[in-house]
Amino acid sequence: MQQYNQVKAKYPGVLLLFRVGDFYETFGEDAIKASGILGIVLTKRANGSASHVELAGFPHHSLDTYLPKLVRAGQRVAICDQLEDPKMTKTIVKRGVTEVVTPGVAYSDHLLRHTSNNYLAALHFGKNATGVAFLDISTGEFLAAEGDNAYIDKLLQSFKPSEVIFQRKKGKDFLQLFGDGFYTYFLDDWVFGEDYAREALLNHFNTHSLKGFGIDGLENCITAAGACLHYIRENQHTTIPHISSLARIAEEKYVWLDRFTIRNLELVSSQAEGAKTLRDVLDDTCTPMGARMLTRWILMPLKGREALEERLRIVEYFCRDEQLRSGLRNCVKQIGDLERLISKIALQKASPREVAQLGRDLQAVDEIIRICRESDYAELRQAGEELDPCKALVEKISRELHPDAPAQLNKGNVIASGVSEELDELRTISHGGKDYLVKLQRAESERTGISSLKVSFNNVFGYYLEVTHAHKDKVPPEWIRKQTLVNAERYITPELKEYEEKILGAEEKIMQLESRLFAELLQGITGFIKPVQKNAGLVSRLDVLLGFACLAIKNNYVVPEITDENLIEISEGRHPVIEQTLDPGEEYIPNDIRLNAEEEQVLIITGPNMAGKSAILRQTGLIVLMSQIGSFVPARRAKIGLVDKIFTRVGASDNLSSGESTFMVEMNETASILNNISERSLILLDEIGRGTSTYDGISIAWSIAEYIHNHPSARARTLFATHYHELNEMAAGLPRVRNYNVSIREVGNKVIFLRKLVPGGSEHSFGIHVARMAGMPQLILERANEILRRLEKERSSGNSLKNGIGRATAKENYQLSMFSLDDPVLISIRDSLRDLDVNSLTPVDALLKLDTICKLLND
Ligand SMILES: Nc1ncnc2c1ncn2[C@@H]1O[C@H](COP(=O)(O)OP(=O)(O)OP(=O)(O)O)[C@@H](O)[C@H]1O
Repeated sequence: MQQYNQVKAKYPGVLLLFRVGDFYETFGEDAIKASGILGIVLTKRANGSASHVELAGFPHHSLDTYLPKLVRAGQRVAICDQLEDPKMTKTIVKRGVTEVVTPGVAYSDHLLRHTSNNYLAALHFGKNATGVAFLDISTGEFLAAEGDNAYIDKLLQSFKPSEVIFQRKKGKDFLQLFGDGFYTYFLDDWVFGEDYAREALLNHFNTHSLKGFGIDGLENCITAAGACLHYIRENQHTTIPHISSLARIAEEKYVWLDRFTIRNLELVSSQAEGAKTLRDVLDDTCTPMGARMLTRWILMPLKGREALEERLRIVEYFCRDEQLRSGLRNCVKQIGDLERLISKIALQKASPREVAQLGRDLQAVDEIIRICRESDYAELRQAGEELDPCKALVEKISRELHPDAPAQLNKGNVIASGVSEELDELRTISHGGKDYLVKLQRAESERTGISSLKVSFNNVFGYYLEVTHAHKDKVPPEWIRKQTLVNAERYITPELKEYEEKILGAEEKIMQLESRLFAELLQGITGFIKPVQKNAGLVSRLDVLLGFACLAIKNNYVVPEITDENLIEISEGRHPVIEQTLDPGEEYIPNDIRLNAEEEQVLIITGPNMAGKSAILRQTGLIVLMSQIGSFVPARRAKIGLVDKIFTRVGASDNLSSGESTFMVEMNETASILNNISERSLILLDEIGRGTSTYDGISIAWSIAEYIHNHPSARARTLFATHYHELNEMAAGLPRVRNYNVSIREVGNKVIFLRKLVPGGSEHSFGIHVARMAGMPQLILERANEILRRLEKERSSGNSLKNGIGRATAKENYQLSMFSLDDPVLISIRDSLRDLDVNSLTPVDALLKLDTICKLLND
């Protein structure tokens, strides 16, 4: 316990798994926590003079099962191992922490999601800007940036780090700026010193300056990156050669998507649990690393035309050439998670079977190289040149690794024969022990002429030679007599003892030797980290682009035409996610959208509830975004003028958890757009203004649309969906505003949704029709219709809306309180009263009626 307490003191706030023999044990508070999280038994044991200490543990081989549960429950876990073989020491075995696992610093397959990165983020709040760095120890990616807090917020939303570290005293600032959706951890202030950070980076990368990484001079960026390195070192990850480079996130390269847009367009997570996201629909990749790259692409669409057109061209080749596509896809399929595999090797945590997989992955890469080089397409030939078959590495693995390498190191057959003479000999001894003894027996028998010589074994003195008394004289002098029996004597020889030692220790030695040789093999592979990482990147890219091609064929997407003109022209566009989730038999109705800075800059889209206004807005945003990640798009034709920012705002989204009123949230979100509009922005506003009273709402919506239209320096392409058909009047005064509506057909009392966007405004909202579809009580519907008719009449006669509502409701409120109930008894009472002619009713009839009503009520 003394030793435990010493280790524990070094890792405050960390749950310590303390290896004791075959178990990992937890004590005290840790044990109470662990037993609660893991559902393992909590016991108590005597603790010297102290009364008792709580104890909970699990077998060491279950670490992979229990560790992820602890980390997912938000624990930081230190693994304290035995650092020496207990057999080799007579005192207490040496122990030390070999690894601290936290949500943001993990590499185990059991802890990671295959399709997403697991970033640790470090933030540094500087004087003029904030620096941020993202590090995924499981893949080696290391990125940094600096900017204002809106930019940092956007990056945090895109990268979704599993853990964010920053200065101890900045907790409140962080919460205010970025919300409570992150797992956070504080470090001491001194870690965030620029000089310290620079030094750490220079040492790690072994360079003289940070210029090559594009962050020289960006002091906050450097500080944040340095803090990341410091933190993972502190967590005992000291062998990290796979973190081989640091890249600045080039803000100017990527389309700006802020947190609301990422959320509203449901790019990677959906608002309704289990609903599909764009990522789900676009993911037709074959490898986890491809899936992760796709996520990054979706969150960071490109602004550069050239890079996009290159991606689109490659997808086009793949669409055209079935043989090429399936040939490459078969190879890519064979490659597993090369990116995480090479990281594990760098961290010296890979298993023998994983190294064998690396060999196979590289052979598949070699095949990809062959296909690319033979292809007719320049871009693919280029990729073929850039890929590195790492022949020397493949040879090294096949030469040194056993062909049936196991998943665990201590199972034997890790290293191939022919690598180490000592190992081969040990294996011969272990496998062929008997053969050796037979040989030895024969040789000694011939040498000495003792024909009945026998080699045997007992537990007292191990292997011995047995000679019957008849041959006693022939025993050579160097044999040592150990035992005399009635008719025989037993001897040992130095050779036999030497062999005995070998045979008995062979298994153990094999394990030790294989561990050493395997560690050397892993070490040897570290020299190939960079080319393997490059291969992983190129294969992931091919994987995503092949996936795009397969999707394009499967879902009937077309190649978008990318242009620098400030326009968007989509014919027969569809919503990529809704069209995949419609019930069988339903078909998505395509729609055309034309937006351009010259004539049709702001489209006001009205239409009844449920008509499909939001779907049109979102599908436009998604089609633009898909084009700008290099994917084909769900449309018959699409011409996309490059966009540099996509803003999406939805009116009155609920944000109760943050304690702000919905309207306040709506206005906050909208304000941030209006302050950031650029010439190439695409703005999608969905019922902005609906979170307040009708008049306020209309006024705000109107002035926002007007502001966007009249912006002096930017003609941002804008779609504005609204229920306020009053906004249609704007088109008369503003030349680049156009009215559209999503059409419906009224048949009798019913509404049929045609889901077609057509020019022109609309007259009313049909909210009551939707209420009927939702099963609202008939009485309410009738009453609502009545009020609506009155309001519309009064409005057209020039009365104010406010007066209208006041007058319409004041008188009838009393009756409503009774008849708005949807009770069948009340309905029949009402009906019977309604038909009465009070003027001709006799007093007796009136009494009889009253009696009927009382009976109805009493039944
Ligand atoms: N073009 C379409 N083809 C087929 N189904 C569609 C289409 N557009 C929308 N839908 C379906 O109609 C539903 C309602 O669409 P949407 O949410 O866009 O309506 P809305 O006009 O924005 O309604 P509200 O004003 O009530 O928010 C969608 O969930 C979708 O399932």
